[in-house]
Amino acid sequence: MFSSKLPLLDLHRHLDGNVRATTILELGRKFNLALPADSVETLLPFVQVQDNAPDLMAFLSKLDWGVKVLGDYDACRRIAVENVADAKAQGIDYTELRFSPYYMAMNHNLHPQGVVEAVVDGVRAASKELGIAVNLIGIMSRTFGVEKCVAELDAILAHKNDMVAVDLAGDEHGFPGELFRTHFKRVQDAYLGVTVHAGEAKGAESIWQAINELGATRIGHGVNAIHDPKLMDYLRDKRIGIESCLTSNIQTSTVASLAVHPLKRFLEHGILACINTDDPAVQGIELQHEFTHAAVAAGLSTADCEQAQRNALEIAFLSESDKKALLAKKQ
Ligand SMILES: O=c1[nH]cnc2c1ncn2[C@@H]1O[C@H](CO)[C@@H](O)[C@H]1O
Ligand SMILES: [Zn+2]
Repeated sequence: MFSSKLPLLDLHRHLDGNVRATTILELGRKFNLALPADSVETLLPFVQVQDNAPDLMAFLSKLDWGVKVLGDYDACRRIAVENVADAKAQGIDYTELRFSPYYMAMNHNLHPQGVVEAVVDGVRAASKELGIAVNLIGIMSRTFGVEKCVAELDAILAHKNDMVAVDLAGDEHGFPGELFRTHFKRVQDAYLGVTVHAGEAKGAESIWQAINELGATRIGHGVNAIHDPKLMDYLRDKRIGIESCLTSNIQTSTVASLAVHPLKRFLEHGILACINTDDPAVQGIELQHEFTHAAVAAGLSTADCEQAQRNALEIAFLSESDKKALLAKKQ
C-alpha cells in the first residue's frame, strides 16, 4: 500500500546486508573459498534468516557470508552496483545505502578506504546508468570496538564529500553509544548528518543518548521509544525521524509480532516515522513487501502508509530543492 503519486524511498538499507545469494556463490568460487553450500537452495539457510533469530546478534551473523566473499575491491564494487539495481527493480525513487567499510574489508585484509572508493564508484556508475537517486551513509560497526571504529571513521571521512551521513550499527548492547562521543564529534565537525541504530537492543535511554550526545537527527529502529512518553513528545516536537524496519524487528525478536509493533503509534503521535527494509537479502524481503504485507499486519491504513512516504521525504538527507524535485517527478 504505497502511493504512486508520492516518491518511494528506502532510507535504511544496508548495502552489505544485501548481497545476493547467487553473488555469494559466484564470488566464493572466484576466490576459492570453502562455502558452507554449493547451490542457492542449500546456501540460503546460512545467509538468510528463515526462522526468526533469538536476538539481534544471531540475526547479524547471517550477514557474515556476504562480506566473507569480498576478496578484492572489484567484488565490493560489484555488490554496490547490484544494490543499486535491486533498489531500481523495487521501483524505489531514492535510497540511502549504508555500509560498513571495515566489515567489508576485514576478511581479506582490504583497506577500508579502498572499500569506500569501490562502493562510491559502483554506486555512482549504476545510479547514473539506471536513473535512480542514491546517497551513501558510512557505518561504524560498533561490534568491533572503539579503536576499529576510529579507523573506520578515518576511511569514511576521507570521502566525506561522497557521504551524506554517518551511522553507528552492530552490537548496541555490548558497545553502547557512550563509547562513541568523540567519533561523532568528528562527524559533526565534518558537517555530515547523523543517524544512529538505537532503542533496538537497548531501551529508550539509548535513544536519548544518541540524540543528546551523538547529535542524531534520525534514529534507526527506535522501537523502544514507545515506552517513554517524554521521548515520544520530544521526537515529535524536534522532528527527529524514526527509520522503522518492520520485518527486521520481528526477525531479531526485538518486537514479538507485527500486530504489536509501535510504528502505528509513532505515526498517530505525529512522529516522522517511515518504512524501510534494513537488510533485504538477509531477510528475504523487499521494500514493496514491507508496504503491502508487513505494514498491513502492523495495522497501518493506506493513509498511514502515505504519511510514512511523506515522512521519509521529509527526513531524507537531501536539500529542500532535491526533495521538491523528487515529489514533482511523481505528480
Ligand atoms: O538491524 C540491525 N541492527 C544493528 N546493526 C545492524 C543491523 N543490520 C545490519 N547491521 C550492522 O550494520 C553493519 C553492516 O552494514 C554491520 O555492522 C551489521 O552488523
Ligand atoms: Zn539497520
